[in-house]
Amino acid sequence: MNILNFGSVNIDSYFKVDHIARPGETISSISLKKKPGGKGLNQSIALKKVYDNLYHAGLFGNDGEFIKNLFEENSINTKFFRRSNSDTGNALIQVDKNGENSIVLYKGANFDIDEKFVDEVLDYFSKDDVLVLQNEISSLSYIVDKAKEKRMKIVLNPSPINEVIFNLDFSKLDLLVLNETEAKDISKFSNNDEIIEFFRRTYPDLKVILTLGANGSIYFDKDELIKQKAYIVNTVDTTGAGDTFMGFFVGSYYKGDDIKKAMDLASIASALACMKDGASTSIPSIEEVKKFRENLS
Ligand SMILES: Nc1ncnc2c1ncn2[C@@H]1O[C@H](COP(=O)(O)OP(=O)(O)OP(=O)(O)O)[C@@H](O)[C@H]1O
Repeated sequence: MNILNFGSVNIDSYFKVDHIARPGETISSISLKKKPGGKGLNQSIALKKVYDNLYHAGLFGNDGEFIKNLFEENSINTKFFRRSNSDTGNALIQVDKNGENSIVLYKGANFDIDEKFVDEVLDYFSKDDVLVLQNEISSLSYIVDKAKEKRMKIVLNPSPINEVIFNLDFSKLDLLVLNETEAKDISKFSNNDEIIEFFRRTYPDLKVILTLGANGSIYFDKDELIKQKAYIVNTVDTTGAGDTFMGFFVGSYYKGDDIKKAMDLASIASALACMKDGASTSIPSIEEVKKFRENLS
């Protein structure tokens, strides 16, 4: 069985500044760090820590060759990771001395994904392969429809929330992984019990994971409800916690681990990701996760 992550990649440029530039103002940056990013990329890096047969499909531009190299260094299959004519998706991030940030996002090559490319990619995969998606690429609903026709299992992290998500048919999904804000936006309820009730009533065949930051996470479907605590650690930067959780849970669950084990693994991995700066660079190895677990018992 293969996992295909059809997702975004970005070049994240972090400008460390005294204060965030005001309209008309030119300021100097204290430092500049360029890091590979994008939810698609982060989740592929996390997935690969637990699942072997992983393909990342998507598009990058002339400036993104190093991202392809990163996937290859991580033994992620890049058969469907191609160069397009646009620049790679870019995020220009100013971080001030208080840790506040402001971000300008250029979607770039992530939004060159068209139906022809989707057809070519999905033709390669078959029934029972797992498709992982976030909402940072074009043609999302076409991908969902086509994958469902092929009877692939579809997992969605509906981030960021926008009209594409509101118009998507969730009954075509096998698993939805979302945070509290996303769950509130989709269900229009603010209380977790009402949110759970909403999903159970509206999509009876859907499995859902609701992540609650430092309050842990909840798995539910129409019959079952499992609560998972978050592991308390010295938090440095929570960026990428959600992507790490998603990658570890999905990899572990579709490999055959039971839901409790997959949630525990994902919870440890995402806690460890909070202990380091950055997103893709803070994702722990499976050995680090196992060592943390052993030290608990
Ligand atoms: N401060 C924390 N300490 C320990 N674990 C955490 C912390 N924050 C998040 N986690 C773990 O990561 C999981 C996902 O976090 P969260 O619900 O904040 O997702 P998110 O909003 O998608 O994250 P992100 O910050 O990456 O956007 C949580 O369910 C929890 O297991």
